[in-house]
Amino acid sequence: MKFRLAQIQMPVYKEIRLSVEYMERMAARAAAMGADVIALPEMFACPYAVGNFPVYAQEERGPLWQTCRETARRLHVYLSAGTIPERDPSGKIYNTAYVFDRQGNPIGKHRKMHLFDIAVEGGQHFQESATLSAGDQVTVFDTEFGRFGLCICYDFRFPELGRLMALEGAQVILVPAAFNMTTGPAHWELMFRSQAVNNQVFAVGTAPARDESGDYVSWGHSIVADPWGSVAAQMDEKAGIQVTDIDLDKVAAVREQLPLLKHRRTDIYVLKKNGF
Ligand SMILES: NC(=O)CCC(=O)C(=O)O
Repeated sequence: MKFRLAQIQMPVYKEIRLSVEYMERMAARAAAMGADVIALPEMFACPYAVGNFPVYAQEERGPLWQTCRETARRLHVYLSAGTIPERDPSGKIYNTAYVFDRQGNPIGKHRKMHLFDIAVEGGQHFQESATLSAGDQVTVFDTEFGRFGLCICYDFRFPELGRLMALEGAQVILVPAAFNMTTGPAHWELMFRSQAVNNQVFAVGTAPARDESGDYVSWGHSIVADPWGSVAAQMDEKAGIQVTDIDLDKVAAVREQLPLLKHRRTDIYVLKKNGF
């Protein structure tokens, strides 16, 4: 089974309308290039800053959600609509990824589970938990091509989550993301390749384009790592569309030849209370 993926590495504007117009223009271009699945970055219509999340937050089924759903339906594509700051009825705000099918039906929703709270000496500081709440669900969803997993940026650093999605049957893991100029050069490619090779999946990271004038500077480098752990495609830091043809038969082939998932020793992966 094959499909064509288009990743839109896009600028994020202060005005939601400008981000939305850009996204719609690029999505139409990607669809004209034959894309079956279009992926957007984390916070594609909200400059990534803790103070912005409450200001840009919208309820599920709000205007941005509707625009994404309509874009998927109009272009007859699957749309992984990056992430949106989601205000839930209790007033909490989540960093939430939505996926729509070719008819515009919502088929996937993931609330970021691991909040990005880091302080690297001389480098990036960030505290998502200042304004966001954490989700607690592992997310997979089905398409005409097979089962996909979905998580958000920092979530993908946790091997347990990638493994759970693979065990739930994911062959592709979509990761709307926004690494930065400290951790991007150090860990971005390494993380995607290691998750791809350990779980024998296609790992797809889609990031905003770099804007040096922003508070948080995105590393860019939207990437596809294949089940062998090779980089199938990777962008630089500039805005653009990356198109990759994905052959899911490669997942089964690698898993058969190198049966890592079958060879797990789940009988011994338990820490003994007073053990060594
Ligand atoms: N938006 C994020 O979760 C950023 C994650 C990140 O940069 C990392 O190093 O992890």
